[in-house]
Amino acid sequence: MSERIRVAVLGAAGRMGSTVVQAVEAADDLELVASLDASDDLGAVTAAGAQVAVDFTVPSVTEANVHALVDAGVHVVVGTTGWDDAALGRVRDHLADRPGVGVLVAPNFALGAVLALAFARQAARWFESAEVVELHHPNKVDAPSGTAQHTARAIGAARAAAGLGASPDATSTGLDGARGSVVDGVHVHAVRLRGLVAHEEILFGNAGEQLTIRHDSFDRVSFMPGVLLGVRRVGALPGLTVGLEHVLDLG
Ligand SMILES: NC(=O)C1=CN([C@@H]2O[C@H](COP(=O)(O)OP(=O)(O)OC[C@H]3O[C@@H](n4cnc5c(N)ncnc54)[C@H](O)[C@@H]3O)[C@@H](O)[C@H]2O)C=CC1
Ligand SMILES: O=C(O)C1=N[C@H](C(=O)O)C[C@H](O)C1
Repeated sequence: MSERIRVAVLGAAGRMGSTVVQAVEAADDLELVASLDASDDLGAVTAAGAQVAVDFTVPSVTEANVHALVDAGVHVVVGTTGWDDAALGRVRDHLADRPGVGVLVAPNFALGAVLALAFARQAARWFESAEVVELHHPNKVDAPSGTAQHTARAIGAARAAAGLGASPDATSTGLDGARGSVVDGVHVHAVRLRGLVAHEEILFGNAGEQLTIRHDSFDRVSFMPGVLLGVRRVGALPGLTVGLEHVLDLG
C-alpha cells in the first residue's frame, strides 16, 4: 500500500471539524496527525509532519491560518466560509511565491450542493427571474451562507454572459432587508431555524412556470466525501482552487 497522507484538522472541536476528524480516522489512505482548536499553536501542524491541513474554523481566523500554512509548505483544504474576493486574491498572490503548494477553498463539500450549483448555472440563462434562499441551523455565525453567495455569483455570471438584465422587481418600499441581500444582481435570503442543518433553494421563474432546485444536508456526514476528495487531490492542484466543482470536473 502507498504511504498514507498525513492530515491535520483545524477547528477539530467544532461541529464540522469533529466530523472531519472521524472521517479521516476512518479512511485507510489518510492518517490524522494533528487536531487543533482555538487555543492551540498552529506550529503543531508542521511539527506533526502534516502534508494537508483541513480548516473548519471561523471566518475571522481562516485567512491567517491559510497564509501560515502556505508559508510552511502545507496544502490546505478550507471549508470555512466568509471569504471575499480580496482575501482570495491575497492567497492567490501568496501562492505565486510558493509553487507546488495547493489551497482548495470550497463553500460547500456536499456533492449534491455542488451539483445544484452546476444545474443552476445551466438554468440561469433561460429564466427571467432568479433568487436564492439558504436555510441553516441558528448557530451559524455568517449570513448569507458561503454556498448561497457562490451560487448567486455563478447565476449572475451566467445571466450576464447571456445578456440578461436585472430580474423584474417593482418593489421600491418596505422594511430594510425585506428583499434580502443582493449578490451580483441576485437576491439572496437567509433563514435561521432550530432543527435545520444546511439547505438551499434556487428559484427560477418565467411567465407561467417555475423551476426550483433544492439541496438538503440533513447531517454533516454529507460533507465528508467531498472533504476527503479534496484532501486526496489538493496536493496535485497547485495554486488556488475555489469550489469543489473544479475537482469534480463540473466547473
Ligand atoms: N464548506 C462546507 O462544506 C461547510 C462549511 N462550513 C463552514 O465551516 C465553518 C465551521 O462551521 P462549524 O463547524 O459549524 O462551526 P463551529 O463553531 O462548530 O466550529 C468552529 C471551531 O473552530 C474553532 N476555532 C476558532 N478559532 C480557531 C483557531 N484560531 N484555530 C483553530 N480552531 C479555531 C472553534 O473553537 C470551534 O471549535 C463555518 O464557516 C461554516 O460556514 C460548515 C459546514 C459545511
Ligand atoms: O455553517 C454551516 O453549517 C454551513 N456553512 C456553509 C456555508 O456557509 O455555505 C456550507 C453549508 O451550507 C453549511
